[in-house]
Amino acid sequence: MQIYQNPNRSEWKALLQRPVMNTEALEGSVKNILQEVKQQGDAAVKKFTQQFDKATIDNLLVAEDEFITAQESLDPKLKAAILSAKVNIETFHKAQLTAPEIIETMPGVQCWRKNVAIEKVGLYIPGGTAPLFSTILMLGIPAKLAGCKEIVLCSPPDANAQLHPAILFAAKAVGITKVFKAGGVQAIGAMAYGTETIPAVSKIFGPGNQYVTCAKQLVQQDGLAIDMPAGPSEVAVYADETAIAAFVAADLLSQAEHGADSQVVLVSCTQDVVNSIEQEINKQVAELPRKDIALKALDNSKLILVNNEAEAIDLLNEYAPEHLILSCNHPEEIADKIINAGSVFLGHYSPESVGDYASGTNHTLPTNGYAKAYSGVSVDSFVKKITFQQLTQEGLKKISKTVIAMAEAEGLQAHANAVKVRL
Ligand SMILES: NC(=O)c1ccc[n+]([C@@H]2O[C@H](COP(=O)([O-])OP(=O)(O)OC[C@H]3O[C@@H](n4cnc5c(N)ncnc54)[C@H](O)[C@@H]3O)[C@@H](O)[C@H]2O)c1
Ligand SMILES: N[C@H](CO)Cc1c[nH]c[nH+]1
Ligand SMILES: [Zn+2]
Repeated sequence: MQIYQNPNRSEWKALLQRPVMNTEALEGSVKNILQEVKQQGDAAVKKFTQQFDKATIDNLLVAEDEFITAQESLDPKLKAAILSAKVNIETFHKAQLTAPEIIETMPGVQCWRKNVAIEKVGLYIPGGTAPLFSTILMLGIPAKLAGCKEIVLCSPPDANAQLHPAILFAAKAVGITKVFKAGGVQAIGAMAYGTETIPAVSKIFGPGNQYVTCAKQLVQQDGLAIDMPAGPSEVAVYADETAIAAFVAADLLSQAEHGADSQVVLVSCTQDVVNSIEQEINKQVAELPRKDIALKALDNSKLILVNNEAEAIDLLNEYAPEHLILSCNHPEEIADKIINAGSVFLGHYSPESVGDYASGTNHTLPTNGYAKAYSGVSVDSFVKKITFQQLTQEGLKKISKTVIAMAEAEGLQAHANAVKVRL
């Protein structure tokens, strides 16, 4: 990891770039796959599954007996952990459900807004280098709470054409029954355009690698809705002299182990803090089973020394990290000044990995600086908010002058007439 000493503000933008692939090359290859899936349906999905996942798939849809085998084979301790995480995630997301409130803007003019579930949604569950069954809880629970009717799930199979039993167990636990063995761009294309087996949906959700994220952004241009660009994981940590080096190093490595193109960033005002965390990273990374991946991610990562806390906050807001950990003695004060981040973890005892699995918040979050404008997944992501209004005859009389004046000034006489004719 490279150390940057008090970089100039003018250098921040370049310094905070993510290690992204060449856009033209990436889009070119993703477009070709999407096009083939659009034209050839299941055959193309199976062909690319063979090419990228080395799996020969007869039936893309997971059969009922596969769910039963998964349920029977999964370690009871893991089943209990999944169910316990599910309770917290449900509790947190349930609180997001709001009842419609009728607002009388003037006497006789009532307006209200109602959440209506998106009928058909598609969930992408990453599985290239690790089967992220936790993502099923993060997407399936809010989808169910919102009331989505058709929930389709796609995840890449292993070379034996199987999905990890925990994926099937978690899918059943949240009530998703249509699970398909398809990953990557071909899965996004299938859910966007529909194939003989995989139904087309109205909105696609879920994180993934750069191919998956690019595919979501491209199908969006074709009219599909997507949750957000949720690409390679990242974390930024702000550490002061109260930070515990071993804790911070473990947090940074927890996101570095996701993928070679992940990025982690440490920001501090103190050289000694940076030095001791760097030493800890070197010690801990050597012990990780995914050491090779983490080391590659560390090559893209930065240790940044800044002049003072205010500058640290500005830099973190410019970075707009997916996750931000405040390892300092007054995290609440700093958290108040954070305007760009996907999810924030306060203090020395809030590791990011609890949010990944079980605290209750959602782990599907914007990456690559998109936290400047996007939120993570929530129940809101799965609904449309439809507005309604009802006026009495008196109410229409009261509002008529305003509407007629405005309509006529815009030169739209028929708009004015629609009010006048009722008076
Ligand atoms: N932002 C978030 O909320 C969030 C949450 C969880 C995970 N993630 C990220 O999700 C990603 C998961 O990545 P992954 O690779 O393990 O799984 P993945 O499921 O996203 O991608 C695997 C698929 O990528 C496709 N692929 C691989 N190489 C390709 C190529 N050369 N051309 C076209 N397609 C290709 C294959 O079809 C494969 O099935 C990680 O980057 C992780 O950090 C992000
Ligand atoms: N950290 C990921 C989001 O960037 C989510 C995840 C799933 N499993 C472990 N971690
Ligand atoms: Zn994670």
